[in-house]
Amino acid sequence: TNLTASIAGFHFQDLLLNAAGVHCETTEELEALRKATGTGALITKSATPKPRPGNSGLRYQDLPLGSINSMGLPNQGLSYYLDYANHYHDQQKPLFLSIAGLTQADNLAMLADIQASEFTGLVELNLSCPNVPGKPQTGYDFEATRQILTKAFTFFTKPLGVKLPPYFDLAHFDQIAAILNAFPLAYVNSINSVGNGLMIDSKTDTVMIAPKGGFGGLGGAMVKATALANVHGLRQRLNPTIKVIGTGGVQSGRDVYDLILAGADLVAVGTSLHQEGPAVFQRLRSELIAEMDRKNYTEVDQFRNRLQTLN
Ligand SMILES: O=C(O)c1[nH]c(=O)[nH]c(=O)c1Cl
Repeated sequence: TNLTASIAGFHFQDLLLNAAGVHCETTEELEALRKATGTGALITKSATPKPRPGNSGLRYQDLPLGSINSMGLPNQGLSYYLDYANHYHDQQKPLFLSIAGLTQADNLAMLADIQASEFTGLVELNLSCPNVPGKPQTGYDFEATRQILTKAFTFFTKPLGVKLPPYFDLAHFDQIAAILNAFPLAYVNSINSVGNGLMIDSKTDTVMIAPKGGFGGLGGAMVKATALANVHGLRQRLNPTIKVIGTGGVQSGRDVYDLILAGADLVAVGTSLHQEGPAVFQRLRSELIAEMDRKNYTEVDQFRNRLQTLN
């Protein structure tokens, strides 16, 4: 069974990787992902120029149907991840470096640092962190999105993708795709968590996490329908040269299969990785292969982006 894919000339022998932010803040976590069976790549926790402790108090909680988080961008700072990248020599698994500046200036400064560095992997510009108090998600500001990409592409020549928030209106799929199609992006990664959900602990009649009065990004099973819609809506609208990483709601091999049917080239795993650890990738890969066997598929190309409508 052939589970390969490629983005911007990088070849992936497996199509699973972690969602940025999950199990990827430290070298130890990243090395565990690199060594894990079933991963074809790995991505670092979204970096800011300087280290950040992130939000205080309980900031992640598993839920019956997924997870809620308001981490607040805790990370070791860009130079830590560039240093990991400079010592990264795994030819089998390309490295993605995620950045999430709190301002446009920070994002451009980090892109300039990466451009000037020896980094030879792919870069993911996170436009969708929902958990920094007072900072709206860039991905919901179409003009700001266009502006950062315009400025970035005046100097940045390495493979660049964007991590998008979920959209909930077909007109917004049209608008964001029209913007992204104007740039030589390697890929889009969709979706980030469904922003600013709120859940209640029935034992204590309180919220589930501490930051921002309990409002946080939702992941896991409860966001699968939104992830499928965004992956498919974007796939239908984006230039074929812009690949798609599908993220959101993956608990089983069938969920991986569904994101591929919807148009995904690679599939990222967040909540299930947080809950099961890196062993989740071997389980998901074997379940995907079993699903493909049931359909007599030996290649992902036989069903990628082949979701059928009813009419
Ligand atoms: O709170 C976070 O660190 C966070 N949490 C998310 O669910 N998505 C993001 O992009 C980020 Cl940056």
